Amino acid sequence: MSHQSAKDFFRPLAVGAPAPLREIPARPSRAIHFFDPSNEKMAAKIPGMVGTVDVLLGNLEDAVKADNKVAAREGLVKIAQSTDFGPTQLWTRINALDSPWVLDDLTTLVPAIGEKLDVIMVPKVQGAEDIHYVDRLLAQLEAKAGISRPILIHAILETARGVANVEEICGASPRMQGLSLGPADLAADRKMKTTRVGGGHPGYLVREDPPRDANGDTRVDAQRAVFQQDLWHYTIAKMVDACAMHGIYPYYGPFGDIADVVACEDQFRNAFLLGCVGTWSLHPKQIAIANKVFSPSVEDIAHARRVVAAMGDGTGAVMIDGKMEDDASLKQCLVLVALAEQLAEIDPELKAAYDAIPDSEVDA
Ligand SMILES: CC(=O)SCCNC(=O)CCNC(=O)[C@H](O)C(C)(C)COP(=O)(O)OP(=O)(O)OC[C@H]1O[C@@H](n2cnc3c(N)ncnc32)[C@H](O)[C@@H]1OP(=O)(O)O
Ligand SMILES: CC(=O)C(=O)O
Ligand SMILES: [Mg+2]
Repeated sequence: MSHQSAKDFFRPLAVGAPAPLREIPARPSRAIHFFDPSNEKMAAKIPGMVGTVDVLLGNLEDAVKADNKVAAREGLVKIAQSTDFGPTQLWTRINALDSPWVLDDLTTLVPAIGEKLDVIMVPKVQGAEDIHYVDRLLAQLEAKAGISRPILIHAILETARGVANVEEICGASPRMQGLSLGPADLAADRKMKTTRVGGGHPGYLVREDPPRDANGDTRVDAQRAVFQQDLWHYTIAKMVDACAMHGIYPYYGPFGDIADVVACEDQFRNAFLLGCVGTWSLHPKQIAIANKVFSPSVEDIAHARRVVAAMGDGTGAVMIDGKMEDDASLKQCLVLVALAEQLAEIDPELKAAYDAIPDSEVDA
C-alpha cells in the first residue's frame, strides 16, 4: 500500500519529488478537448485553439490507431514543447495500465513535458491499486526530471469494478484531480445492451399509464406519452458524491453523436445540474456547447445574487418571488456565484454578461 496512515498521505512518494497539493485547485475546465497528436491536420489546429477552450488533451489511448501510438506520443511532446498554453490547461490521456505503451508514455512525457502537463488521465481504472502505481511512478519520474509541481491524476470511470470502488479511487492519492464517466467502455464492461458513446436511448423509457374506457377496462393500445430516461444517471450521481466527498472534480465524458448538438447539450446540462464541472469535447463544435452549459446563466446569477443580498448574515428565512430562501438555498446560490466569479476571471464575454446584471435585479 502506498498510503498506510493519515500522516503519510501528503508525503512525497520519492525523495526529491514535489510536495503533494493539500487542495486541488478549482481551475475552469468546462470542456476537455480531445485531439489525436498523430493526426497532423488535427494537431496543426491545436496552437490556434489555445485560449478558446479550458483544457486541451492530447489523447494517446483509444481512438489512436495501434500503428500511430509512438507518433501520437512524439507528436504530443512536439506540440507541448513548441506551444505557449497561456491560461489553457494541457492534459493527456495515457494508454491503459495493462497495455504495451503506457510505460513509455509516462517515461517519455514526464521528463520531456512534465513541467507543462497539468493532469494525466488514466483510463480503465479498477481500484486504488491502479492510482497507487501511477502515483509512485510519477513521483519517481518527477524527482528524476526535477519537476517543480506535482502532475495531477484524473481517472476514467469505465469499468464495473471501478464504479464499485469509486470512493477508494477518489481518495487514493493527493494527486487525484477528478473523474470522468466513460460510458462506452463502461457499457461494454457491464454488458449493457447499447452501442452508443454516451447519451440516452429510446428503449430506456417510462410510459404513461393506460387510459380506461367507459367500462373501466384499460386500453393498453392507446397512444400514451413516453419519457426517455437517462441511462447514466446512477453512475454520474455516484461519481459526483464520491468526488465531492474527496474534494475533487466530476466530469461527464464523451458524447459520440457529434451531429446531434441538441441532445449533446441536454446530456451536458443534466451532468451540470447534477454537479459535474465540465465534460469532454471530441469535435470543435462541442466546445461552444460545453462552455455554454457549464457556465451559470445570467438569470441564475441574477437570482443567486438577489438571494445573497436578501439573506444578509445568512441566518433566518426570507421570501423572494413567493419562494422561501434560507441558509441551505443561500449555500446553493453561493456555489453558482463562486463559479461565475471563477469563470469571469478567464472569460471576458461572461464577465461582461455577469457585470451587466442590474443592481435592481440583485437588490429587489
Ligand atoms: C470513447 C472514447 O474514448 S472518446 C475519446 C476518444 N475519441 C476521440 O478523441 C475522438 C476525437 N475526434 C476525432 O477524432 C474527430 O473529431 C472525428 C473522427 C470524430 C471526426 O473527424 P472528422 O471526420 O475530420 O470531422 P469533421 O470533418 O467534421 O472535421 C471538421 C474539421 O475539424 C477538425 N477536427 C475534427 N476533430 C477535431 C478535434 N478533436 N480537434 C481539432 N480539430 C478537429 C478536422 O480536422 C476538420 O478540419 P478541416 O475543416 O480543416 O478539414
Ligand atoms: C470515455 C471513454 O473512454 C469511454 O467511454 O470508454
Ligand atoms: Mg474508454
